[in-house]
Amino acid sequence: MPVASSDELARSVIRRSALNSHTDVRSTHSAPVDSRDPETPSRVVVLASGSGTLFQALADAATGDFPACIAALVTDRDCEAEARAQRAGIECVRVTPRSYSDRAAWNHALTSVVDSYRPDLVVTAGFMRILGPEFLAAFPGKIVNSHPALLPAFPGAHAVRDALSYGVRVTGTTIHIVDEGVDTGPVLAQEAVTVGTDDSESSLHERIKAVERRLLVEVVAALVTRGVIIDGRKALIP
Ligand SMILES: Nc1nc2c(c(=O)[nH]1)N[C@@H](CN(C=O)c1ccc(C(=O)N[C@@H](CCC(=O)O)C(=O)O)cc1)CN2
Ligand SMILES: NCC(=O)N[C@@H]1O[C@H](COP(=O)([O-])[O-])[C@@H](O)[C@H]1O
Repeated sequence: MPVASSDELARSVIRRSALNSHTDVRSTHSAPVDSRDPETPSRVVVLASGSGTLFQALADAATGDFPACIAALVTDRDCEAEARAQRAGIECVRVTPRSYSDRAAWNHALTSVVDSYRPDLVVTAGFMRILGPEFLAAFPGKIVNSHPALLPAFPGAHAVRDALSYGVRVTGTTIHIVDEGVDTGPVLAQEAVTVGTDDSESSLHERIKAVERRLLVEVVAALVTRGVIIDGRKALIP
């Protein structure tokens, strides 16, 4: 399955008919009443920029008894995640910043492409771009990120390297709601990973990713079936 450009997709995309009402991941104080037909899986769009092993974990889970399907992979660059999507038969669209006049135009195109898949949840899984206000407003409380550190420690694009450089003995992963800050959104789940004395950035990151792949699948399943209650900095999956 070829990787479509956002322009090609814009020409070809046919907005899907509204799905059955689904579990809505609300950023409110009341957990959603799940009126979605349990037989209709929720729709997840994954954003990625790299090797795509987290995307692969979600795609693999979705082939089994899983309450969500992966509606599409969206990338910002040529990356291994795209080949994974093609092998899995999952639609893939690349929205490249350099194809647009500025960041806002890129963010607008990204928002349109992702919205065309009518996601119940958007997962950034190694997506190395900061999502802008238009994107965040389009999917309020529905964007989830996996970060390879125990936030608020080591935010940003180089968390594993920064943790090693600092000399921490324990790091880990954080799954959080994405907000307008960078890695500042309410925390949904965390798990610690011990730093070995002989760890390199690569060896440590691989061990963190092994935890992320399991935790992300668990959290996505919980979110689409039970929703989330966001109250200030607290995010609770009931
Ligand atoms: N509005 C938000 N967008 C995103 C968040 C977030 O918390 N809020 N998380 C990121 C993922 N991420 C950490 O988990 C992250 C990714 C990238 C960067 C960063 O500084 N990117 C640079 C460019 C990097 C590059 O292109 O090589 C940039 O975008 O200018 C920081 C944190 C997903 N989006
Ligand atoms: N700050 C964002 C960030 O560093 N995200 C990290 O990119 C990796 C993607 O792995 P993958 O490409 O193998 O799925 C994951 O470790 C994820 O936490």
